[in-house]
This record gives sequence, structure tokens and C-alpha cells, in this order.
Amino acid sequence: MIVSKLVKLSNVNALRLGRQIHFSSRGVGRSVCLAVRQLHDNMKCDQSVNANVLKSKGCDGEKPPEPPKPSQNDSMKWILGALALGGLGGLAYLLMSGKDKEKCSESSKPTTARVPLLTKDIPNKVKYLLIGGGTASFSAFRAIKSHDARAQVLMISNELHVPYMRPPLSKELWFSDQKDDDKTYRFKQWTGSERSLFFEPEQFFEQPSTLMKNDKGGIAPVQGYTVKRIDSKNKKVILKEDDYEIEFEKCLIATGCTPKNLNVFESAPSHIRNKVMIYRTPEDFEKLKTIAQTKKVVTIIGSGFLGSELACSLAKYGKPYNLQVQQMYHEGGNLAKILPPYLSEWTTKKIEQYGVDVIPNIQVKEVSRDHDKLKLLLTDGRVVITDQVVVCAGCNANTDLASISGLETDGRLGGFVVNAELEARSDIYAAGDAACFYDPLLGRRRVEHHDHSVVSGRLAGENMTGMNKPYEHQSMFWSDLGPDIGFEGIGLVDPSLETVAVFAKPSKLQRTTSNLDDPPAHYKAEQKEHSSEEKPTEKKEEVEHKPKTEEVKYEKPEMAEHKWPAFEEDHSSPDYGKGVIFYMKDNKVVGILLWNIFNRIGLARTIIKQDNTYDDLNEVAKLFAIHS
Ligand SMILES: Cc1cc2nc3c(=O)[nH]c(=O)nc-3n(C[C@H](O)[C@H](O)[C@H](O)COP(=O)(O)OP(=O)(O)OC[C@H]3O[C@@H](n4cnc5c(N)ncnc54)[C@H](O)[C@@H]3O)c2cc1C
Repeated sequence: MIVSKLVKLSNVNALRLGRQIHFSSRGVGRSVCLAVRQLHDNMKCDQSVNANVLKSKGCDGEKPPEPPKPSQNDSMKWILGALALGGLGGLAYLLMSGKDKEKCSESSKPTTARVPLLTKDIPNKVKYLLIGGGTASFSAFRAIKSHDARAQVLMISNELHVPYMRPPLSKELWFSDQKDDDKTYRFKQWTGSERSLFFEPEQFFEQPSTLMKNDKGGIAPVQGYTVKRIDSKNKKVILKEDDYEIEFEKCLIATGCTPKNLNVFESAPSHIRNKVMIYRTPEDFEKLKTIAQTKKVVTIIGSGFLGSELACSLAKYGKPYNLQVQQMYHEGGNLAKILPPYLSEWTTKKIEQYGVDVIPNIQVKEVSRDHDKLKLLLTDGRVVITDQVVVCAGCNANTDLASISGLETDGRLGGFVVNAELEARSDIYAAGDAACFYDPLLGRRRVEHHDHSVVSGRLAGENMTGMNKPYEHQSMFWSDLGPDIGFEGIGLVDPSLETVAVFAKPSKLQRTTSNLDDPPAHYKAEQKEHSSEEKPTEKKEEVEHKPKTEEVKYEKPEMAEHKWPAFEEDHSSPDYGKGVIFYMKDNKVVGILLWNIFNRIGLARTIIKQDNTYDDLNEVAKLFAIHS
């Protein structure tokens, strides 16, 4: 039976070309097959152009509270805190720390203190220095350690956590059974086993004060400190807190990015700003969870990955609390900057079925306070009342230290400009969200995805040990939206490019089974440096590191287990259950999105790497076994 449909393209202004491709399938109902070829305008709809940055951790939407300054007072507080732990000075410590709590009752700031409390306990000379305590930095550490077994690595982070991964913050953690006071942030992985958000437990890490004494090496995170400048000539970094200087031989900049806010909120008074947040950290997760349990309406602004994932997760999490979840954005549909318009439209309908009130094609024009709620006046004249706004409007690369350090940033893409070896200046590298790198195959790029931070961090780490390898391994990304949508992408996934798509109906059973048996490639990415193929060929001295109490891999949880509510099937619209979307440039495949198809990202990577022109993409699509 041959069933084919031509997709009705909507909101496409120029040069549209629709084409049907027919597939035969022996199974009844298995082959709604479709291919669309289109060339359309880029959707120019970034709500947050010129938006300034507002960090979310502060009380009442103000700037995040600074961790305590390293002063005599700190020492006193620390000593009193220690006494409190011993049960002797508890009251005194509580009195001191209670001051902060009072000042900032709605704050999502971390509760731990700066490590170390005084900069004198930070080594002033190290071989490897990492700026930023996120995924890219930690991946660089692993690569350095596997090539330089006794490496002593100092990591400086302005967060008060040891390194952790961010993706579960908008997905798995919302479905976890963890108790509200469990700060290990445990969640269920793909295989059903549990793990923590943190890559390694606290005891894996060295103290900064003892790092240089440990001849077996290790990594010491300096937490709650900001690097304000790099002196690239004299190879040292200068801390913002008290101008403390640290010399290095090799330095990595992996400062990530900061979520954007919107001018309409940023310019509002604090009694409005305290009901507006951005979302990036475990503290933001905690804060939003409490709001979801206690308030009536949460409004998410933004159509991208984060906004869409959070909307779906909140819709499910908030059901027992009767939470109403709204998602509004400037674009015409969810993920409009990733998906072709017809697929974005279809996804939007699905998200509505999950229980999210989606309001597309609008911006917030004005905001005011309505008793204990916010009143949003939209550009189409509508008024929306909400308890909390969560702005998910993209990210700005953290490049504050660039110009003062004589480092180039990319005016168009943002981020520190680095070459294919990820080097910005001699012995200074950049990786992760903050790096604007040269991809020899696809040109200059900046990528904000977990796997990219793993892959680029690893490459930078290897090159810091002298490997001098170019960027060759294409990273991938993924997203999960409710029970019916999961996808993985690679390369240039940009709907302003010409796209060709082939779809078939999904088989939910197969998805579940195959995922459990063979997790997709991205879950293996983090383990890759431990695999034999990645190990250096020359013999390295074996060095025992601190005991690992936990496996480091991150595996995607099985969404089917989360018992999403059953939805009415909508038979009136096409079913884009499962398919492959090719993104084309100069007749070559430069990006691939695998829609509800898993474990095939390696094949997609190979196709992009081959850099071929294809006469018939049907044949290429068949390689992905979309009907099996
Ligand atoms: C909620 C959420 C969900 C996500 N889900 C996905 C997903 O499903 N799939 C996917 O592919 N990607 C996802 N991402 C994106 C992914 O997590 C990021 O691309 C990744 O974390 C980037 O890693 P990084 O190390 O470059 O930056 P970060 O993780 O941001 O780390 C940078 C660190 O540097 C610190 N820092 C910044 N400036 C300084 C300074 N001057 N001095 C000291 N420290 C500094 C920052 O505070 C931060 O701790 C998600 C992101 C978020 C927020």
C-alpha cells in the first residue's frame, strides 16, 4: 500500500518547492510516507535581540548575591560554622547565616560557601588552569588526565558546585522521585538505574590547598570565584575578588553562557522582576519546583529547546497541583528555529495536547503587578495573568573577560574566536558554549549543546597536553518533548536551509525496546575518553586517582516509564511519527535530524562527513531504517 501526503507549507514566504516521495510498505498502516523539499525564508524572530543579561539567582530578580568576600569576617564565620557542626557554636552560626536568609527569602542561591574561603589557599602557579566549572571544563580535565597521568589541574568556577550536567534540569529531574531535601539531584537513567546530576561526588575532588602536594595529581575546583582577566603575555589569570594572580602553562576558557532576559522585564521595578526568572542551575530548578507546587499559573517565554522541554515537563509535574502552564513566543510554532514549519506546527499541537496553553506570534508589550500576580499585556492586545514568568530566550556566551584580556570574540555568533585546534592565543584554549570555533567541514560555528561541550572540552584538553588535533568529530544534540517526541540532530540544523524529509509512522514498542538494549550514541559520548580507541598510544604511567564512587556516564531515561497521560489521537492532521530530515546547502547534506529514530546518529555523522551530493535522498533515508 502506498500512502503519501504532500505537506502543506505554512508561513513560508519565498521559493517554496513541495515534492512528494512515495515509499512502498507491506505492512498496513506502517507507511505514511512523505517527503518535503523546501526552500524558505529564515524566520527572523529573536525576541531577545539587544536583551541584556539578568542573572536569576538573586533575590527579587536583582543581581545574584555575591558569595561572601574572603575577609577576616569569613574566617570568623567559618570557625563559628565549624563549631556549629560540632554542636557548640550552632546558635552563633545560625544567627550569622540567618541574616542572608532574611534578606533573600525567594532566592535561588546555593547554600554552600565559597571554596576555599581565602584566596591564599589557592595555588599561585599550576600547569593546567580551567576557567569555568561546567561540562566542557570537566571533559577537558578527563582528557588531560588520560594523557598526562599526574596532571595537577586547577578549575575556577563562579558557581558553588562541583561540576554537573544541565540537561536533566529541564527533563528527567521533573520525573524523579527524589525527596525535596535531597541535594544530590538523582534521576533515572535510560537503563532504569539512577545517577546524580554531578559528574563525580565531592570526595573525588582535591582541595585547592592540597593539590600541589599530591604528586599523583587530580583536579581541584575553586568554587565561587570569578576570573576577571587573563594576562596572556605573562600567562596568568587575575581573580575578580581580590586581584589574586595564578600563573599557568596552559589555560582553558570554558565559561559557558548566561540566559538572556527581555528588556520589558529587565527595565521593570523589582516587585515585578521578583516574579520573573531565567533557568539554568539546580537552584533555578528548586525555585521553579516550589512555585509549581504552590502557585496557579506559570508562563514560559520562548519557543526553543529549553522553553519547550520545560513547558512539557511542568505540564506533567504540575498536574496534581492543578498548575496551569502557558508557553508564549514571538515565533509561529515550537522549535521554529530548528524544525521545518510544518513540523514545528505539528509539534506545537502535540505540546498543546500535553496540557500546555501555547500562545504563538506574540511578544510581551507591557508588564504590571496585579495584587500578588503579574499582568502581561501582549502585542495582540490580549492580557494574561500569571504567577511566575520563566524567560527561556536563548543565551549569551560569557565573554566578559575577552576585551580586557586581548582576546577576540565573534561579532555575529558571539563567543571566543578559536581555530580548528580550539586555540585563541598561544596556550589559551576555549571550548563549550563559549567557544566560536572553526569547523573545517562546516565553517565557523558556536554550539550550545551538552555533547559539544563534552567533545570540544575533550579536544581542548588533549591539545593542552600537546596533541595538536583539529576539530573533526561532529557533536550531536537531542531533545525530548513528552511521550511522543524525541529527536537527535547533528551538523547545521537550521530551517532557513533547504530541507528534505522522509517520515513513517512510529512504532512505540520498538522505540522502547531498542533504546533499552542500545542507548543512543550521545549517552556514550562522555565515556568515550575511557574507551580503548581514545586512549593514547604511548604508554602512560598508571596513577591511582581518588576512589570513584559512581559511574560518570549520563544515560537518557526511558520516557515511556513516566506514565504520561493518554491523549486523544488527532487523525485529522498528518502523523510525523518517525522520520529523517536532511538540511541541505549547495546540494550537500550539512545537517540531519532524526525524528523518533534512535541509535543512528553515527550513520548521520558519516553522511555529513562524506560531504557528497545525492541525487535521491530516499535511498539515503532508507539507510536509517525508518520503517523497521
Ligand atoms: C536546563 C538546560 C537543559 C539543557 N538540555 C540540553 C539537552 O537536552 N541537550 C543538549 O545537547 N544540551 C542541553 N543543554 C545545553 C548544555 O547543558 C550546555 O551546552 C552545556 O552545559 C555547556 O557546557 P559549558 O561547560 O560550555 O558551559 P556551562 O555548563 O555553562 O559551564 C560554564 C561555567 O563557567 C562559569 N563561569 C562563567 N564565567 C566565569 C568566570 N569568568 N570565572 C569563573 N567561572 C565562570 C559558569 O558559572 C559555569 O559554571 C541544556 C542547558 C540547560 C540550561
